[in-house]
Amino acid sequence: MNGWCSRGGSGRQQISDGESELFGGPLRGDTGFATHEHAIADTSLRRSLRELPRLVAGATRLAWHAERPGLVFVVLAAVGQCACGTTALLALLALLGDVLVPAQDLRAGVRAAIPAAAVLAGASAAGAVLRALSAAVTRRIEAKVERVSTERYLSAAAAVELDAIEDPAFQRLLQTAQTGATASRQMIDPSVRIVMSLLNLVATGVVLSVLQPVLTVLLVLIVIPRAWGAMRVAQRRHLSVLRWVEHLRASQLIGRMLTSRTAAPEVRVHGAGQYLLAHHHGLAEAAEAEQGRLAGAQARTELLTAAVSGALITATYALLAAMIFTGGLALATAGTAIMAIRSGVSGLNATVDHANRLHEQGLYVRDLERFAELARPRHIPRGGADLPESVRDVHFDGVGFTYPDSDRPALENIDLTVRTGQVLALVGENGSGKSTLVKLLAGLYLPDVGRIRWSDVDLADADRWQVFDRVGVLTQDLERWPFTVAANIHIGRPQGTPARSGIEDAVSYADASDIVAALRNGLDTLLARQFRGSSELSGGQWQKIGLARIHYRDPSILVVDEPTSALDPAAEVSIFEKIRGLAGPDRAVVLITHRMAAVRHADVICVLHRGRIVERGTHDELMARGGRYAEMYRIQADQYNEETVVRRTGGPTDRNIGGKSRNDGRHPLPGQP
Ligand SMILES: Nc1ncnc2c1ncn2[C@@H]1O[C@H](COP(=O)(O)OP(=O)(O)OP(=O)(O)O)[C@@H](O)[C@H]1O
Repeated sequence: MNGWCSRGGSGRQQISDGESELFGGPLRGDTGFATHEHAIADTSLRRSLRELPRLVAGATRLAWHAERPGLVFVVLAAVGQCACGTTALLALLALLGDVLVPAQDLRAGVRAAIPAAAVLAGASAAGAVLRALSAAVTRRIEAKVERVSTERYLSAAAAVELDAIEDPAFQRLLQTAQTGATASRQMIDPSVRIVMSLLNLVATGVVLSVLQPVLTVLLVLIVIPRAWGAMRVAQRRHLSVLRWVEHLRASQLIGRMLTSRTAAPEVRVHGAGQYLLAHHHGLAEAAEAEQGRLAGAQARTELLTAAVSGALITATYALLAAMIFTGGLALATAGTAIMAIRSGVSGLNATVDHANRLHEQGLYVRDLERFAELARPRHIPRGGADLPESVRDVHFDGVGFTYPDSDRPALENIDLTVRTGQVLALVGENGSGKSTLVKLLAGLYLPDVGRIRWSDVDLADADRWQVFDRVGVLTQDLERWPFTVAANIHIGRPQGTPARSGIEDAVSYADASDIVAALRNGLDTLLARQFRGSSELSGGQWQKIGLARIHYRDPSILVVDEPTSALDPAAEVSIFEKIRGLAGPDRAVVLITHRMAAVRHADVICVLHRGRIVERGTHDELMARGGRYAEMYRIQADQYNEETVVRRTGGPTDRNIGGKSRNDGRHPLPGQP
């Protein structure tokens, strides 16, 4: 169970038996953290320092966009704190100078030091107040930055073309950029602190160089090993996470399967629980070992850097003592220098930590920026030609379409008219192009070849948002919004306030009144399992809610794609009747279904095969032709034919020849009265 083997020549990555057995090797994530492997691995002290101004400038831009007055206040507060720190240091120098005068009466010295002490106390208090105010304003800026970034991300995601959402590369970027919104918030605090620490450092350096220039050099020397140590630890942590992130993902995936609702029956009945737990245990043990290794390495680095820094601090204090004894430095100056060195060291250490944080968050923010940049040209354009008030027909003229990642057209040479008042049925084998055709009809894709006209307006020139406005879609995998029943129906036409009577009418139209009445809060019942007090509907009940939603939407073109897959036979017959009834003077219905009985009454039936319309006509016309449609119809009808069952189970029959039924009318076909 716990065997390990190396992958790659240098033994860089180890995989457990669990990973080999369950995933065929380590899981390879290509989103988020994993994509930053090289950037993070390159976290060197020099590079981080070079990157710092760009990152701080980025955070400043975000803050400027979200909360200008707040940003101005924080900058002024940072300058104020720096002034307070410098004033306090100079006041300390004056105070020590007053108190530590050789051969002076101590009481006289203390009295003389009172003004300096007052300035020291005042400057320290003012610095503390500014620090607290700045922290409060920073929190406010952070919240706004996160909101602005999240909205920017979500609005860009909601406005791109469907083909962008379906594009795997764009989808990965979409997921990665999601982290950027939170990361942009987390860039603000370290940036503010870095600016403050640097200002303080400069002021401290200036004071020290005035007191004794060599002390400034020593301050820098003390800090360098610590800064290097902090960077080294952070870099190791990053690399370890990178190396183990897939491994971690594997154990999380197993954990999710153990608690998943859909996997629960098999986990129990097949005894898969113990098997998965054993693999999870192996992965967890490996992760523990890695954490132990990391902690050891971190302790060693910290010990080494503390020893070097400690030695340098000791040397500095020894130098100060020597200078005091040789009369090269006054006692008061030495005391002030010690304070300045202490605050300088802690300031620089903090700067290194903040720079690390900033560097990491900056990578995710860069993803968000890249996403916004790539999403812009893929936005569905706003504006364009207006559609006529009333559209009677939509024409496909020689339309062809190929998916971006495919080399075979999904649709070729489609000539078709969708008319209001009619039910148009699309039938054909899996992958024949039915769903693609209705996506083009709905304006979700534009044709590569030919054109689609809404009355006389070419879809390519039309305001696509007006096209969306005229279309309604009812599919088998309709969206189950995790909202109330009423919201699930209102979302069909979300413009304006929810009309209760309209929602009730829609529920009654869809024969869903009994379903809603049985729920604990009727229309206000929450349908989101993850929240307390919610209820759950069956697949068929959801389909009825979907029908209510589409009735409430009241579209000009209604696309219905396998709407009854989860319904019982009685409900299916009833819903198909309702769908047929939806076609009216101002509405066309386009029906996609593999249930041939439901297709019989369509006004026009188009048979698709490999992206082309190969037959069209009414049911009777197509049956008379004896082509592809007639064959599909008969194959399905045979399933209801008793004699066929007998023949398949070995019983004698002369009713079926060559797999086709000669139905003599005694056995009604599906959908026949
Ligand atoms: N998003 C996509 N990207 C690339 N190819 C796609 C995409 N969606 C569908 N296709 C391909 O386009 C062709 C037509 O698919 P489409 O979904 O329109 O068929 P369909 O007739 O609706 O099938 P089904 O009856 O199974 O729903 C198929 O070859 C399919 O693999």
